[in-house]
Amino acid sequence: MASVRVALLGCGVVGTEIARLLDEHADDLAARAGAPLELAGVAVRRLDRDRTATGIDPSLFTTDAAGLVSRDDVDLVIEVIGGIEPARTLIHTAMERGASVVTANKALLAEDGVGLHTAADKHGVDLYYEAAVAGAIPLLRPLRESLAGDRIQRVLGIVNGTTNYILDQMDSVGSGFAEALEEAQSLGYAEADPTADVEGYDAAAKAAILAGIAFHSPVGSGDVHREGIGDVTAADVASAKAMGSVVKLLAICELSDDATSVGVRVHPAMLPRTHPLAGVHGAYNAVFVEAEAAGQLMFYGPGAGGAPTAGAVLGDVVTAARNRVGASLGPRGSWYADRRTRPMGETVTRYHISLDVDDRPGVLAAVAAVFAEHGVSIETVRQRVEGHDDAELVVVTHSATDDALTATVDDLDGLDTVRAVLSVMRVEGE
Ligand SMILES: NC(=O)c1ccc[n+]([C@@H]2O[C@H](COP(=O)([O-])OP(=O)(O)OC[C@H]3O[C@@H](n4cnc5c(N)ncnc54)[C@H](O)[C@@H]3O)[C@@H](O)[C@H]2O)c1
Ligand SMILES: N[C@@H](CCO)C(=O)O
Ligand code: NA
Repeated sequence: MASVRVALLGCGVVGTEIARLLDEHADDLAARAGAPLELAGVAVRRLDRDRTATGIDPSLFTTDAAGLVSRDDVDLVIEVIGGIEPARTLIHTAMERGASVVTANKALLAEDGVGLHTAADKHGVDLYYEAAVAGAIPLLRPLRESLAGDRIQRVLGIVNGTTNYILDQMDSVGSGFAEALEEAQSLGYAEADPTADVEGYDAAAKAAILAGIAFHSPVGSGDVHREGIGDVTAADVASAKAMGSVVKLLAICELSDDATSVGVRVHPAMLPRTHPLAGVHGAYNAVFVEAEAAGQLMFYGPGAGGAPTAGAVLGDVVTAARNRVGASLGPRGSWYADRRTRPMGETVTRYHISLDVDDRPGVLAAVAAVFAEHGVSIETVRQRVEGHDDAELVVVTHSATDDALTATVDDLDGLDTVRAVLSVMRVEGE
């Protein structure tokens, strides 16, 4: 059987591991794909770096990525450069030339998943991106294929390793934010620009991809309500601990009860320590899926890092190569349901609110009145006396719309007896 010729775009954390595994497992990969996978070229940004350690034949390196994807002898392109451009143009060129594409690029898929799938359909090639969401965890294929007969109702996940690592270090060893971020970077989990991780952009891109697949509707990064972990304080983590919870950055994709709209959001939230996602430590990822027939499913594993991510990329490479050998194609993009994404204000959620208040008669009644005014029901109130006339009030609410909760917090902030709103965080997982 003629070999499947592979072009690798990008030779960074993930690309280096892909090249290594392609070489190390060549015989097994050939047997599984039905043809040898042969590296046709590796696009890099600079040729003057010493890459002997990669073991890649030096004659394969080129700085001309556009030229590489335009070559007639390339059957399959692996894109691990990241970012929108030039990745998007390179992928389109590859498809126009008839090459199948495997990418780990969530930013691009979340920006233009529909456009990329449309191009793949038009040119009769495959487009796979399992590594783009939750790294090594098999997730997109199960959602797209194994659950194709079910109705997914909710996806709740920890999909960013860097922020989970940081929050876990803050919770377990009391690390400072900067120190934990540096560790995550040195371990190869963080994006080139860690703001993408810390501010939730990376998780939002993954949430958009997940929601699109789960609900068969076009969802882009711009449809995702996004809050990062930049404002999570040691006091928030301690407050969560005091009520038997832990702070996690969650990606939540929900179908409305009438199945006409989807809500997609990424924000820090308090989760009870008894929840399975609370036990996800370090840079690990986990995704909870609730489906009508299947019930609850949980996918768990390494969500970042060179080798795990490369493993997921190669799974797609073998599948795409096998399809080529068998002259078939994998599943296409599916957006037929075309559901609207609803604004965050309509989301029904719960809040944990911590207030610094005067400790004198009538304060609790005034605070409770603000909740009542907005129709927000209180589940628990805890009070800790701080000084002779100073107390911390911690209120956990029942479910209410995010709009009502936001308005409640605004009004609490305006009360004379409230000295400061110390922390506001959503509560999930009960
Ligand atoms: N690192 C992870 O854990 C991980 C996990 C899942 C997905 N991803 C995704 O994989 C992709 C790659 O991530 P990474 O961690 O390997 O990043 P990286 O920064 O280590 O590697 C990217 C490489 O691409 C090169 N590059 C940039 N522009 C180029 C161009 N025009 N031509 C040729 N090379 C070019 C850079 O020099 C760099 O070496 C990204 O889309 C990322 O989001 C990474
Ligand atoms: N920066 C990402 C890599 C995986 O997409 C993370 O920390 O999870
Ligand atoms: Na994955």
